[in-house]
Amino acid sequence: MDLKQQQYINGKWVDANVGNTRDIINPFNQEIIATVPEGDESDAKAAIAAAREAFDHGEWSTTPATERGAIVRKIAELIERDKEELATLESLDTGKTVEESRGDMEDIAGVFRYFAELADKDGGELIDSPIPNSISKVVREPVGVCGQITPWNYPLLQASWKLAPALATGNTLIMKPSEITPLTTIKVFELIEEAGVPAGVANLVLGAGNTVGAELSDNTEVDLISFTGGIVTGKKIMQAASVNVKKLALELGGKNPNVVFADADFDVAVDQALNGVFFHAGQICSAGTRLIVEESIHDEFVHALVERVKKFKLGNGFDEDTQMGPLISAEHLAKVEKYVETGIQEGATVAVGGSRPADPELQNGFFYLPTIFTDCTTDMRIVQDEAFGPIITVEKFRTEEEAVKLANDSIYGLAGGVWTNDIAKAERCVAKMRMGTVWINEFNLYFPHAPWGGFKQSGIGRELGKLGMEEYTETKHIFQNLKPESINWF
Ligand SMILES: NC(=O)c1ccc[n+]([C@@H]2O[C@H](COP(=O)([O-])OP(=O)(O)OC[C@H]3O[C@@H](n4cnc5c(N)ncnc54)[C@H](O)[C@@H]3O)[C@@H](O)[C@H]2O)c1
Ligand SMILES: C[N+](C)(C)CC=O
Repeated sequence: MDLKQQQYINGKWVDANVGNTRDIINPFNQEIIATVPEGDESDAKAAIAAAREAFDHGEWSTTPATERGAIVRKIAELIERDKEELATLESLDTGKTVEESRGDMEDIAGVFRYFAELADKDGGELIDSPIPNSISKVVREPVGVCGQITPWNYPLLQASWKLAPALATGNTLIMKPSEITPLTTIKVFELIEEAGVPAGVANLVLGAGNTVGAELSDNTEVDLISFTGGIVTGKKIMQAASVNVKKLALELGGKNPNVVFADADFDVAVDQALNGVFFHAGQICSAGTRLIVEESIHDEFVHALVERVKKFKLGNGFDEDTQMGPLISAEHLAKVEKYVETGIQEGATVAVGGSRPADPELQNGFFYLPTIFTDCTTDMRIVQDEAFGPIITVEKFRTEEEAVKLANDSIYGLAGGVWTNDIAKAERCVAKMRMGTVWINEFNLYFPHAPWGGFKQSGIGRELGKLGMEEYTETKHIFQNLKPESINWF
């Protein structure tokens, strides 16, 4: 494999301080695809020191924004140049189809381009000062040293949402990818170096959450922590970050409702209900796993879903006809299985799936059949908990009010969708849905221009869009008195 397979700290490719390594496994067949350093707190501390030095005494934060933008744009170009290699690495590492990975790489290049274009567009703001003979202006400055922690499901996509705005705004950073899917992030650090980002500005530390991640979260030399991952980890990071009142951005899980009214375009709604969940075997934060269907079409809708699901082709992400790959790991497969068991115990009915596949060719991979539960009610754990697997729970509703009530009955508030041809009804529903993203006659669409993030326990702050850029800035008010005079109070 033509990949450094090292950490990148202070402009140098290095092994782990204490020499530990970790094998990276292909979830399709459990083959070892790479062996990378397993850093620990000492590696994280070295990277934090490098980032601190680069921010406090380096030139990156004061480099003209146009120049920083040009370097970020160069990274986008290099990603496009190496798109096929990156897509291959992502599919080997995650098991997702290479077609999905190619799409991810296009999105990722688009993210770097978007933030490159934004880099020099904020010239500050002049305030109409109420004080005579004064100038009042507001400027945005980089926050400082940023710790960035990412999950395994969209390894490079989630990293790009953090790396691009942090670099464009003049911060320095330490990235810690998920320990089980680091390969594309390592590759992008090769491209970051090639693009000319100065030493110490962008650092990569590989290793576990409870060592490297924890150090980034509670080290007082880190000014901001941006985390994407599970709710339990997010709460730990939030606590740790309080040590020096770090700025905090949390992109956490979701249990996302997808509401289908009887007047929706039936075939499109069926098709998109499947897409909304089963891409990447349901390992998507915004997967529409809570399907909420109007009672009058419920049986017909479920029947149509089940017939389509039976024909899904599971397999190697590199085979052209594969539609769904494996889950990420043996541990995750066990978690999904347990979740299905719980659903059965709670009284839900398995309409299709509900087990590992019998296909002998899939036995070395972490596969689980696409599964649909009916007879679901909101009090069930399978309706409330994020399974992060290929599972849909179906609930019924009779009225618009009931649909909205069900949709909002969750601790999460990441995303949700409504399918109807009555646009006034759709607008009424989405106005009441408590989620960071709501789709009307669409599901799971995102692009760099629009902010992404959660209401309720799905997170704090936003990525992407102008807000995603602002997360990496501090706002400063500069007031200048043009005619200073003594006050003579004392
Ligand atoms: N909201 C979003 O945009 C979004 C996007 C992708 C994934 N997710 C969520 O991510 C979750 C799946 O990812 P995961 O299983 O990798 O999540 P996870 O929380 O287990 O791990 C995420 C990252 O946190 C690190 N980590 C673990 N313990 C830590 C600690 N104590 N301190 C600091 N870092 C620690 C891990 O090493 C990993 O890099 C799902 O809940 C999914 O919904 C959310
Ligand atoms: C944010 N998204 C949809 C790209 C990946 C969520 O897991």
